[in-house]
Amino acid sequence: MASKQSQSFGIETDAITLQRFVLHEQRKFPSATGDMTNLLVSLCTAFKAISSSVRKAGLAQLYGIAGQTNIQGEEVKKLDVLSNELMINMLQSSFTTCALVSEENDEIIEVEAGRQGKYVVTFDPLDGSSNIDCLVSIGTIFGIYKKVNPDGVVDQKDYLQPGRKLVAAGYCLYGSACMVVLSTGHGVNGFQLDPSIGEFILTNPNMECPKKGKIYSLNEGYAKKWSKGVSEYVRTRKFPEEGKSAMGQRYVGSMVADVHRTILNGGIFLYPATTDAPNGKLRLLYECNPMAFIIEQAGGAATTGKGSVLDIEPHDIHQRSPIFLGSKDDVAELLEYIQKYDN
Ligand SMILES: O=P(O)(O)OC[C@H]1O[C@](O)(COP(=O)(O)O)[C@@H](O)[C@@H]1O
Ligand SMILES: [Mg+2]
Ligand SMILES: [Mg+2]
Repeated sequence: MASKQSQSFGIETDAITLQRFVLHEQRKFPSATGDMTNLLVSLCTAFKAISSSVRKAGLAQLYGIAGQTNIQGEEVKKLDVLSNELMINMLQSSFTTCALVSEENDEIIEVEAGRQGKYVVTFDPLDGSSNIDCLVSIGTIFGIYKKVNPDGVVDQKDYLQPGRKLVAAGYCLYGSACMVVLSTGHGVNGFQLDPSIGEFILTNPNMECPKKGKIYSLNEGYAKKWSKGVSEYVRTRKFPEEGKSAMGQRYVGSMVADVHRTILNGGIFLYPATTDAPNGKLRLLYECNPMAFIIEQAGGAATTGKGSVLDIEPHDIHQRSPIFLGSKDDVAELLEYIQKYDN
């Protein structure tokens, strides 16, 4: 007897692996070549390898750190360097990508001619770097675009596309368990890694961000540098008017973990502009856009405070943007404060 979750996908097994899930999605598009399935499966291989390294992160200090040698006389790479290399190698050898944009590389990485495919992938190989050494949750973020002119050489039009053009996006959270959250533009699904069999299993089908939440999430250490609108919004979360409840505050400091909680529990995540960083900190191509895509697909909202994150026309692969995302009603309320005080 198939489980309720598998019946809803028309697949007659109890445990749906991510690979089976995307193959099933692919069948809805008879013209599909299978490249997207291959690409996602390659990404998952990288996530499993990164997850396995993350689980041993503390041990790396015993065996040696980047730039130093371990007891075998081999160089040990730092986790963020290793994650970047794993992502690049897996994506290049999938034969499905033509250009890669990584947080860790100043320039785009063009895939060599014989291995090129039609997709452009942007990624943050290890998000939440300040949390690596203290073993707090970290993640990998990715966005996938189609090359604009499939037969032409790779150029800016291909890797400077607005988030609206994403064909898929998601993240892998290396938390108390490891989970991939993915959207190909038809809702959001979560797959937890079963480490004993090395497969991502569909555990969170059709993820939906609650319309309103009880948690706001941002680094309050920068409060002196916020706009009046953001300051007033946060102040009124803590000291609401008579009859309203205060919101709770949570901030991991890893965007993947903070956004994941926001999708599951609702509420709002904020990384605003500050007086010394007028575009905030987070990067548009491989942090803001993939997360904005996921949150919109989950029924939530994502804004820069002035407009939709996904509508920004990028001009630089590493440009930054302020971002506010989460439950629709919470984001709408924040925008009222921004409109009242900051315009
Ligand atoms: O320490 P801050 O300023 O609150 O910044 C935290 C933010 O910075 C980030 O760690 C930036 O990502 P990287 O670790 O990939 O540079 C986000 O994950 C997180 O939301
Ligand atoms: Mg990051
Ligand atoms: Mg990073």
